[in-house]
Amino acid sequence: MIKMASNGNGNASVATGKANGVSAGRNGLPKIQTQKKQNAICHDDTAPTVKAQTIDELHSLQRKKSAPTTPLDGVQGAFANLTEEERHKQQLQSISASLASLTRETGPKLVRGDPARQSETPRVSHAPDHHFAPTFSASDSSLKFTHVLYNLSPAELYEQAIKYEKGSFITSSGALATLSGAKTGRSPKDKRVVRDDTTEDELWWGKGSPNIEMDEHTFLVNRERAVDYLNSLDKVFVNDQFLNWDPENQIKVRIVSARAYHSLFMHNMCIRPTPEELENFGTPDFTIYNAGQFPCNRYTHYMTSSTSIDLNLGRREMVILGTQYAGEMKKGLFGVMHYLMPKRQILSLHSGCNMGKNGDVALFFGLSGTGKTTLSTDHNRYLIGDDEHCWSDKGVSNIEGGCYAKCIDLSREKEPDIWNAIKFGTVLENVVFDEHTREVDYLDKSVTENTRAAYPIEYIPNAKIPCVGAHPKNVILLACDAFGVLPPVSKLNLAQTMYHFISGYTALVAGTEEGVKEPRATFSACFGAAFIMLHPTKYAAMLASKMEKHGATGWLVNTGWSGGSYGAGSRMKLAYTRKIIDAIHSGQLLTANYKKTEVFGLEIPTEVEGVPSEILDPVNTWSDKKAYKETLLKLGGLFKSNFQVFVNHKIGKDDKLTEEIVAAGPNF
Ligand SMILES: Nc1ncnc2c1ncn2[C@@H]1O[C@H](COP(=O)(O)OP(=O)(O)OP(=O)(O)O)[C@@H](O)[C@H]1O
Ligand SMILES: O=C([O-])CC(=O)C(=O)O
Ligand SMILES: [Ca+2]
Ligand SMILES: [Mn+2]
Repeated sequence: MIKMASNGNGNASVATGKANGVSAGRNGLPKIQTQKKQNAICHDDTAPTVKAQTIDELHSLQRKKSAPTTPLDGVQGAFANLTEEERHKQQLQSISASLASLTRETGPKLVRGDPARQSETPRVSHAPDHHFAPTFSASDSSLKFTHVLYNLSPAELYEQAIKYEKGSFITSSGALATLSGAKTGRSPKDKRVVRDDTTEDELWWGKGSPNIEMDEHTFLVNRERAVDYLNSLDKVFVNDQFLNWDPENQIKVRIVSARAYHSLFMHNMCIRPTPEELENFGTPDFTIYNAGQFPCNRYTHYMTSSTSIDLNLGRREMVILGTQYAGEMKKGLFGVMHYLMPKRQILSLHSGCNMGKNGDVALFFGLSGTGKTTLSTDHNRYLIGDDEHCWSDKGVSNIEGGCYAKCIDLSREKEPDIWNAIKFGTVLENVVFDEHTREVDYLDKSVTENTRAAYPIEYIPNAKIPCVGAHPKNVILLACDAFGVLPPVSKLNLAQTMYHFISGYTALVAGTEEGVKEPRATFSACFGAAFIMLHPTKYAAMLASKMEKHGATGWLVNTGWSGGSYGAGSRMKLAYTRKIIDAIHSGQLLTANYKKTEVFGLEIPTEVEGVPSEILDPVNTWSDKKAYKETLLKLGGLFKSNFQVFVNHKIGKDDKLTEEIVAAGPNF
């Protein structure tokens, strides 16, 4: 059916349709109007003809301009009294400045809108006034136009993706299936951070640090490469959005990218501005240039592959070359927050977060795949966020506007809220689907094991909007222990919480294709060493003082193996883990009876409602007790040797706490 076109006085004039003869009566129910019979013989059901002379005109009726949310003459501030055209011009000038070459005199010529829709010569937005008009030194690249697709809607981005990007399809539930190309996960070895006079002293460098240095000049070489690539295209996507739901500590970000997939991903993952906020956006605090389709030049200093993810905190810019995996943008910005927030005494956290009906808040820390998204998405609680948070003096706030769930083996029964969030607007990465029905097969790992869904947080029915909450009551550390020796749940004292937070343990099972059956222990400080910018003890000290001040309790939950290591035992039933988490939230576990385990010295409850008591102490679930003890000692040894690098670091101002933390590890 043809969309109703506005007739200019607020009423819709019906072009065609079945609403003829029916209008709302006084009581709100449709009132049937009896047709005045002009001649009693025949009933006339002719609809008025469309107000178009040509097919093109008819098509243009279909697309009506979005109505502004605020009357334009009522807009306050810097953008008051601007015509729509003037506002567009200002936006373009800001984007033109973002995309300016640093080695030539002008930015690119930018026009708004899709090149495919513009037949007439585009109207140029000239480069910012302080730039000179192109002179004879201009190269061909400065004579061409680049179209800017600015904050498109999901529907518009779907059309762009399906039309122009290989591997983009609508699935049966309405989500957009995309392919991220050769990279289906992040590339931490290719991340570089500019080391200058400031970051030299401020950041964590050297052994164990994720921050591999590069110099300013090399950054500019890569930046120019990315900007030139983007300017060489017919069109680029620009997203202007926010990070952090705490209004006082919100950051404005701009993402320039070449793919509709990237633009829709960030639309979902960052906080979406209202049309009004977008009008007043101004200059971004941080800009990403995502030229992921284009490689870096391996002859460039510091480059060891054709992929480079470069962060320049001084310039407030990030450049992506040689990877199209969208998670690089999400986690790149997380790194920026890990730098900016601690400067304001705000702790940034790689954690999920939810809130009970009574306002009790829980944090879920854990490395990739340990259950942050799965367990924070809880039908009985309000979701504040699934992956990135801030803890300030006011409480917690989500950094993001969306969730990024693992999809492998996803089922409607076990994870209904995530299942239902995979609908129109959601980006599905690297999944396999039926060619005809477009039903997704979530068991299929043909493209990658790391299949993902990115959706706006409001797709979860009990999302807490705005995504903020009180000071956490429970801090839950998740470990997927494929060795099968950590208990399903243990209560931690503050020193133990810090010990396990700094250790950041999980054990993943190596890919079957390598033929390796042994679990591999991973230690990642603060459960996110890949994203932190300062020394781990800085974040740990902040966590300790906040937990102490607000009386939060720490818990260690093993979402991994039970009944033996990977191969002999099996993964902890999600239903049991959920019962354990319920008992933590309700306060029931605070008053349970506890006993202490050997080696790790963990306090384990003897009973949890809904969980078989014998599994609470892992030794009961192993048939080979000798193997259990050996595996336990092996894991204890791995913890000890990992912690060696931290024993000489002071945590906070208190020597006592530092000593307690070192003593809180395994003892044998
Ligand atoms: N007992 C369990 N507890 C939690 N998750 C489980 C359990 N058993 C199986 N799983 C599965 O493990 C996966 C946990 O992934 P999830 O997306 O929650 O990870 P994450 O911690 O959010 O990681 P990332 O930071 O990479 O997003 C899900 O696929 C979930 O179905
Ligand atoms: O960043 C990603 O690609 C996925 C993720 O959440 C993590 O690894 O913690
Ligand atoms: Ca997640
Ligand atoms: Mn994560």
